[in-house]
Amino acid sequence: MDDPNQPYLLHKAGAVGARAGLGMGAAGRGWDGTGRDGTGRDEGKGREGKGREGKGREGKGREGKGREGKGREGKGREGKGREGKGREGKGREGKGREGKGREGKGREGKGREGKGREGKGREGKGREGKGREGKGREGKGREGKGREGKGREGKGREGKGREGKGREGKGREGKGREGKGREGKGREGNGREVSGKFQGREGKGREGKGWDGMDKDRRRSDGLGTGTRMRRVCRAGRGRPGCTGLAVRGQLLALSPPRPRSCPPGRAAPREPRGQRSMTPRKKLKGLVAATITPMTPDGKINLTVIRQYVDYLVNEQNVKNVFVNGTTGEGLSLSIQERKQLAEEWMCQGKDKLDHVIIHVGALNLPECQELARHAAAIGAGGIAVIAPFFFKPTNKDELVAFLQKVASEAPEVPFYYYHIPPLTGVKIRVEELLDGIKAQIPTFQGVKFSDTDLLDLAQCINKNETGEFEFLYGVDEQLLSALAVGANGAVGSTYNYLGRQTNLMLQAFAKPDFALAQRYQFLTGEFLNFVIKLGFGVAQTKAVMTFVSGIPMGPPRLPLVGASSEFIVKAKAKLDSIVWPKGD
Ligand SMILES: CC(=O)N[C@H](C=O)[C@@H](O)[C@H](O)[C@H](O)CO
Ligand SMILES: CC(=O)C(=O)O
Repeated sequence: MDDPNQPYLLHKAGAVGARAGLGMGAAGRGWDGTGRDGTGRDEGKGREGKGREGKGREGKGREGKGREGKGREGKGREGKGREGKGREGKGREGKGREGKGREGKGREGKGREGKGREGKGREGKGREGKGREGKGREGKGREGKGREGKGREGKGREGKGREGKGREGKGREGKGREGKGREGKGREGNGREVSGKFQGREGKGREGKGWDGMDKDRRRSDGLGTGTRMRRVCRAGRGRPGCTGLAVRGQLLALSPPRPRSCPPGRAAPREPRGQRSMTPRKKLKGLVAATITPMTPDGKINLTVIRQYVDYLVNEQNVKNVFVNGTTGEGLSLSIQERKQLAEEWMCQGKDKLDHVIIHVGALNLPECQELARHAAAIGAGGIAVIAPFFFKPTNKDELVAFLQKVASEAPEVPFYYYHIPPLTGVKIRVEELLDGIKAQIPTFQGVKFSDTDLLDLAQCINKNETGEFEFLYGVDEQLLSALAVGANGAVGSTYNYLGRQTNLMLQAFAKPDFALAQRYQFLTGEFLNFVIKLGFGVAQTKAVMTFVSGIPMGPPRLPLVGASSEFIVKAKAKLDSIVWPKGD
């Protein structure tokens, strides 16, 4: 085999508030909040509270929460969650009155990685605090918190961390006793006066409220009645547009970029109840998956504000309903962990009810970051995760690679796992056909491969081995997708489906019919465009430019070391695309 530490030549260029709160209102509320007398969005509600699907003071529900507590999958004062429960206990993702954690814990209990009253978590802790995924008596958060502790990105007195929450409040990105975070919620929940179909969803607390808490008008329009208009208190970071700064005792704890107000991160795509989850996505993944571009502002920050529009564009204009986030095209390896999480959350949120599958790429050069991203993807309900081979120190054989992948996959034990094979960029040329042998025994969540290599012999042998069809092979070299379909690829993940999704879908249809002549016609024409731009120098920077002129959505510049496409490239690429005459029917 080739020395995997040798650079691999690419066949083309471009390889590739204040006081811990943000204001509050007497009748404030948070995104997914719940109210004292509220009711659930869909299925239920509790006596004094509710959540999306119910729960109450003493009740519980899948994502509900109660008067004084809540969790992703249930909670209540004395209630319990899906897998947990109780006042002093709690479940995997639920939590009780005085505590909770991702994987459970109680007042004095503990969770998988966190715990207890005086305990602490894996990566943090407070007085009574908790750890990264644990929590404490009166607070907690995903990344730390505690009564007087604090987390990585925020917290309050009784507050909590980024995604956690406390006894009397909480929020995704921190909050305090009576305040709350960006998307958090209040002491007594919210939605008190709410009723009707959507209440609860954007509810908020009596004394707290969320980032997204709405102003009067909006509240009214949502049928939520009026209430005290929430103030956005933004002591820390005042002046920033959309500031969600959070400060405790004058210390700036968290700032996150502006975000469309309708889309609190991380709350968008709840997972199915445990019993209904399976190792495979709900809908089989087939067809096209757009490898998403990461929109950036002119000054080089990620631009979350256009993702809603981006989702609508893919679904409505390109007929593409699956996305692969933070991959090559998304400049995933050029983003910070924090940015990657924010993007993943935004895609989950904006894609809710619109996209079929959101796969998050969680690969990185080091295992702890991959694992952190895998846990995060699981926590936000990703439909799948994918991992590239580490490419600085490289695995030199199949066993080393599988060992690495296994350590990542096991952090998201219920999320379908894809190996992202892209030897032109990683230099890891271990054949996939070899990797498959015995992989399911080591990685029970193994679901398939995103195969971005031109070695169709390897792909064909993979498909040949996949007799039962248990795995999916998604091809990633767009210009030769038809050849991959011929050897049995199940679908495709690629950058060009952002702007040539419609035409490529027509190619898939023609192939299925079968009308091979028509399928070839489409491949030749998409290939004609790619062949043209590849000669000019084509990579992610140029993809951003093409997507911008085709969709009208500003994708912004790439991040260094990539540099933006030249205006000459843009003019020529546009002229070429405009000159293509697609077969009738398009
Ligand atoms: C190296 C790279 O970015 N590959 C992408 C996906 O893997 C492809 O979608 C290409 O962008 C596409 O095939 C155009 O060359
Ligand atoms: C093309 C692709 O799949 C990626 O951008 O990761």
